[in-house]
Amino acid sequence: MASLTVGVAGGTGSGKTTLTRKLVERFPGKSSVVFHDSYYKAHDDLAYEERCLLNYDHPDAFDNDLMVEHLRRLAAGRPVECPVYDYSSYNRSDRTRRIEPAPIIVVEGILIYAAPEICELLDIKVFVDTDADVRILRRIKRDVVERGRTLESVERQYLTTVKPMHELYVEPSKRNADIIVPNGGHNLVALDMLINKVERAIG
Ligand SMILES: Nc1ncnc2c1ncn2[C@@H]1O[C@H](COP(=O)(O)OP(=O)(O)O)[C@@H](O)[C@H]1O
Ligand SMILES: O=c1ccn([C@@H]2O[C@H](COP(=O)(O)O)[C@@H](O)[C@H]2O)c(=O)[nH]1
Repeated sequence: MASLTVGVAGGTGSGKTTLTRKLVERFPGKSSVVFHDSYYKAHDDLAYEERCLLNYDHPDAFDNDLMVEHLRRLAAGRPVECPVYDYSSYNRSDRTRRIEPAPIIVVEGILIYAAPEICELLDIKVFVDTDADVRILRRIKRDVVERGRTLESVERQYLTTVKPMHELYVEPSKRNADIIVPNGGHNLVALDMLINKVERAIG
């Protein structure tokens, strides 16, 4: 099965997951999503307190070799067992999630365009561009409510790693994108254009 691979990148809290969800909703049964976050390296060797302090916003935090292998396998029409990441313990869990091959594979993550080996597997590269103040407000809410974090830990992590790595790696990787979408999640004009493009591509 030939598949179309769509990248959705952007800073933390930019609206990548929202855009991805709205895109795949339009292609029921024809799409699968691969999250770069699922490929954070495992750190079973470290204590929880040490894992909390790691830099999760540097390109080296990810096991790109495994992700590339999985993307190639999906493109060849074979399913993969993708790792399941657990944000509350800052570690890869021992569970996996089966991802089926599909005509449309959406690949989502903050740093996918900072990795040339991932970029070359993407047919369409979308970057969701949202102001930093809006993104941090969303992240505080999300990390406290959904990822079991304290306000203090979100603030420390944002200032020590998230913000500097965004400026160093995420923002410059935007130049590798084909389409830049302001306010991704709720930008219906951009979403419609993307859906039309995908529809035409998969025929
Ligand atoms: N355009 C938007 N306007 C308002 N809220 C949004 C918008 N896009 C996303 N959100 C909200 O912001 C939060 C983070 O969005 P999400 O799509 O999970 O971002 P990301 O995957 O880039 O971290 C979610 O609660 C989502 O509902
Ligand atoms: O253990 C972890 C692993 C990652 N993070 C943060 O997640 C975001 C990326 O996810 P988004 O959904 O795009 O926000 C990244 O900025 C990491 O800092 C984490 O906090 N803990």
